[in-house]
Amino acid sequence: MSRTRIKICGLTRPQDVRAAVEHGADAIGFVFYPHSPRAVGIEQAAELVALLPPFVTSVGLFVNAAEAEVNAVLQRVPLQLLQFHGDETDAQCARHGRPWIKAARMRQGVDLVEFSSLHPRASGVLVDAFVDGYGGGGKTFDWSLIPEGFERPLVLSGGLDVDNVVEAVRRVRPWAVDVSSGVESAKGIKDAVKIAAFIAGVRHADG
Ligand SMILES: O=C(O)c1ccccc1N[C@@H]1O[C@H](COP(=O)(O)O)[C@@H](O)[C@H]1O
Repeated sequence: MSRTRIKICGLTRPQDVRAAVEHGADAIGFVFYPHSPRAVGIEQAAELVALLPPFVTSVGLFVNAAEAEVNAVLQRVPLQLLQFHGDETDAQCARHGRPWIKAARMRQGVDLVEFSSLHPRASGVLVDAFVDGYGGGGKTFDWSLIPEGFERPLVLSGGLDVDNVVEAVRRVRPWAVDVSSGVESAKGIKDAVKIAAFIAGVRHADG
């Protein structure tokens, strides 16, 4: 079994980027959603992405952004992967010429296989809890809503933290996990000790 990839999302400060990289994160997420307390500006994001060494993926998170808005970010910030966390269609996600993952907001009644069929060109499907404000809510959802043997690369998110990530990885066996709130001391402010413990938890679950 391959090791579970780890994305840390919603970074706003250089020291948090350095801590995530040092402790072994595979991907770092930057939020370009103006309503998020973790939102970064274009110049700020460019400076943070410049801190990433090779083989740590820069991810840009968008929620129902206009095409021109995403393109303006991409002109200045070398993002390697896009994360669409709103109600974007497959065609809207595809228009930027970058690989992307598409978030499904999980609650009773959501059929992940059907959702996945609507997003055939996404590199993977991210599952998050349904919350007001689209995401970053620190809320878990019922993992049994994820069908057994789901065939796309699955990114598990939603309320993960050091206390539940071992069980989450063992039960769901996702391709990757994504965390924001669970490794923070305040919204947008990451805690290096929590990042280290979270990553150690994933590695422990990987065995
Ligand atoms: O982080 C945000 O502020 C955010 C805003 C809007 C949409 C998504 C957002 N973050 C993503 O939400 C999930 C779950 O985060 P959490 O760990 O429960 O806080 C995760 O994929 C973040 O990338």
